[in-house]
Amino acid sequence: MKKNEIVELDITDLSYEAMGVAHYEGMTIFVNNALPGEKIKAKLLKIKKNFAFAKIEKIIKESPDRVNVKLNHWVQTGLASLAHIKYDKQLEFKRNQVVNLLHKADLDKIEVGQTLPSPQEVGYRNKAQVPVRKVKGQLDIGFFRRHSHDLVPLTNFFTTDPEIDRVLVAVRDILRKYNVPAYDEIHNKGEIRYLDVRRSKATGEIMVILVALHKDFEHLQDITQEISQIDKVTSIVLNHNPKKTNVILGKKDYLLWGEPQITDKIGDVSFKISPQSFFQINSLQTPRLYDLAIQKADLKPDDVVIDAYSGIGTIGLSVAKHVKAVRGMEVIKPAVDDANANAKLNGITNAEYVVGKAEEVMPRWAKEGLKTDVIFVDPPRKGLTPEFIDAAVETDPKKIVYISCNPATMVRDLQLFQEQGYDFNEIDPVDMFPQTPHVEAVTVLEKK
Ligand SMILES: C[S@@+](CC[C@H](N)C(=O)[O-])C[C@H]1O[C@@H](n2cnc3c(N)ncnc32)[C@H](O)[C@@H]1O
Repeated sequence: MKKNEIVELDITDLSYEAMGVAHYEGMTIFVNNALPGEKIKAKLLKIKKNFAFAKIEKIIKESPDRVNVKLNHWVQTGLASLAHIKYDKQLEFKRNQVVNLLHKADLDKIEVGQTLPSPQEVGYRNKAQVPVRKVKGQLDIGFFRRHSHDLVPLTNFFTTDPEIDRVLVAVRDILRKYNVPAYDEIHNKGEIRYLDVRRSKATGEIMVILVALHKDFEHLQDITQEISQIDKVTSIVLNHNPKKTNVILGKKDYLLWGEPQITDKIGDVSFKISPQSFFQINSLQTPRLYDLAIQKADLKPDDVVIDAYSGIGTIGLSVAKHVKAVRGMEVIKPAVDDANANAKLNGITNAEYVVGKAEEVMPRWAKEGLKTDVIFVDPPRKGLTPEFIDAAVETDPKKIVYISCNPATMVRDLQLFQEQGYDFNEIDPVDMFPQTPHVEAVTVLEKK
């Protein structure tokens, strides 16, 4: 087998990154954009010891699950790597991820529900963080090609709310008009690094965040004035990120114009959202995810509930009126401030949020003798820590509802809970991110 050789392959499987998998001369071959059941001619690109990467030259036999989307090739490989698969098969792919993880962990007896489909299959994202770079001599917006920092210019982001795309393009044009330099990451020079735009589906309010190398730059006032004229923009913020770093946002935000937050709603609860606060990105699917989690919690009026990794308190505040007390923790201070303000905004007096790492706050509460009934956890991709799990168990909850955006770390953590006398019998995948391989899942652990 040599690089650039053309080989004929039968695709038998999909990798967890949604690449077609084939076996050839004892090697596993990963092929972008190929589907199980397809016979293809492929060019070998990179050959390692036991596996290789290849790209499709010709599809000899096409899968009936293939959708021929008219997408920029890079969008498909970067932003929407499942876009070539029929939606119901995407749902099946996500369910299989969970089934396979359970199988590897010897947990085959656990049931896996059908993936809950998203009400919107495209245009569902309520937020876009778009890199800004100089391309062909002018400032442009787009996205980074996979595994690189080469900007592919783009104006239709496919999975993003088209209203956000409209604002991104309008802001790009204003920046061009005033000759604002795009960020140059090699020399840590230039100005605009990212555009971050958020839109509330409930109120239509739009926040524009200019992520800039400096706090101030030439024509900033005029630029702000022009952005404020874009239809539905209600908030303009400058995020100052002076460092040579891949981290998108800097620590400091400066309000340039309008409101410091936008307001969104989940069910009948309103939420004010600050620039740095996490908010679930699929607005129509979020209430369905929470409903599922709340239904699994089977809450009682006397319950003491923990909302761990709380963001702006969306889960805890959605249940506060039906329980005795809610306590939550979150590491981002502005998000905690939002959570406490959101409690007030909704007339909720039995919920309190504190700033801190969940793995430090939970042991403190356990040491203080706190007893709990239901703990909701919704951690980032890396999952929980053993310290958090030990402390959570010490507070003696009847139920732990686990919401996860990474089933691999979820299954790892569920096994740790099992060792401590908790058990679960079902996991339900929920599609929060159509067209991408990301899988969200919910389960409930109960004390044996
Ligand atoms: C997946 S989000 C969930 C937020 C919220 N529950 C929701 O549904 O909107 C995870 C949250 O955990 C926070 N976080 C990350 N690491 C943390 C830690 N060690 N302790 C507490 N919170 C953390 C993030 O800032 C983020 O807000």
